Amino acid sequence: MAKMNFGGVEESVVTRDEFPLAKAQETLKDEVIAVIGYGVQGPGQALNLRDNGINVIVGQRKPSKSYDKAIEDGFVPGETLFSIEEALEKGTIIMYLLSDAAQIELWPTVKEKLTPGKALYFSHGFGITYNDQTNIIPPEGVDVILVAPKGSGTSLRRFFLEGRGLNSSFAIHQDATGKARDRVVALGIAVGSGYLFETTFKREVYSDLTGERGSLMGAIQGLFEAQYNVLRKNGHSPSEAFNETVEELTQSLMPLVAENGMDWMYANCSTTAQRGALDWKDKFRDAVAPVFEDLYASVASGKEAKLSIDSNSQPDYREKLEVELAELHDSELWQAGKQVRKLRPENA
Ligand SMILES: NC(=O)C1=CN([C@@H]2O[C@H](COP(=O)(O)OP(=O)(O)OC[C@H]3O[C@@H](n4cnc5c(N)ncnc54)[C@H](O)[C@@H]3O)[C@@H](O)[C@H]2O)C=CC1
Ligand SMILES: CC(=O)[C@](C)(O)C(=O)O
Ligand SMILES: [Mg+2]
Ligand SMILES: [Mg+2]
Repeated sequence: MAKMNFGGVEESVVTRDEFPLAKAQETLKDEVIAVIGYGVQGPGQALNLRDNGINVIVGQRKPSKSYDKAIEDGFVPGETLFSIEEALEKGTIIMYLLSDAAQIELWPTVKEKLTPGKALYFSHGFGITYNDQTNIIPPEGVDVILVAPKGSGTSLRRFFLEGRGLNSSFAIHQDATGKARDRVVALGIAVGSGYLFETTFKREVYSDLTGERGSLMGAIQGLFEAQYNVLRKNGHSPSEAFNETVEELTQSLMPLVAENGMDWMYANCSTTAQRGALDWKDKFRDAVAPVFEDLYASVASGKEAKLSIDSNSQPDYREKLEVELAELHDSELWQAGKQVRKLRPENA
């Protein structure tokens, strides 16, 4: 593994140069990779594996939308698409890509098929880390490994098709065969990762749950709403409030941050903006820091896991989620956004 310096801290990473696709193909040539679940990560990882020449089959319950999608994507019933039980039987590496809640429900079925020498693969540290709540305790004879793409399965696939690669973390929980490391790194490269950084199941789930509740998804919506509401209350129009809260960020400024960092984005804005941003950034940091402390504590105590398991294991959880997503969708802020997006010349 290559040692690299991240802002003064040395870490080991695996790059495609060091572990090229040909090496991944060689490592996995005798394996049957069974992707269990065809939701968001399932298709992204299964299609990238298939396009990378890896022997991959899909196990998905039917009838379901996901089963139909697997057929649309070219998986063939009885050849490369099976019931979950059949795929579990055939696979030597079981990629457990059901939703985290469904993983709990299906676990007894999966466990039964985990004969010695197989590998159990996750894309999240959830099931293993919170095993006091999930009861996911793998048998001793199997490798237990993780590759967690740091982004949506949709982006994993899109990036792959564009010749780019999403970063993933990887971890080994149990190395029963002595091959766990080669297996996990080969899988990480073969699912289309740009590069891989090492972690543990626990650190993966703690950071992931914090990130998605925090700056990636939860906090960002809260921040948008707070600013949008203040602008609206003070007489600004929806289009002005939306442009100044979201559109400029996603269209103009975040791409600059992605390209070259925050200081570079700042440097490409007016000195007026830079002065103000530098003056206000610490106030915002200090205002939200206690919320992030609460959040991390809630993740580390297992409370977030419990909330997620409790709600996602209700039979009507999808319907309820859809109602909440519809509320977001129908809010003035995101309706203003819909109108603004239509006005982008490339969408006209
Ligand atoms: N959504 C994403 O892009 C990311 C997900 N992950 C992780 O990847 C794993 C898979 O997540 P997603 O792809 O989001 O899952 P998902 O919510 O899209 O569901 C995956 C599959 O589970 C099946 N399923 C749900 N309930 C079931 C049940 N009771 N019995 C049988 N099958 C059932 C669905 O049919 C679907 O095919 C999770 O561990 C998640 O945390 C990690 C990184 C990003
Ligand atoms: C896309 C991703 O990595 C998330 C936000 O952590 C998730 O979907 O769980
Ligand atoms: Mg997540
Ligand atoms: Mg994540």
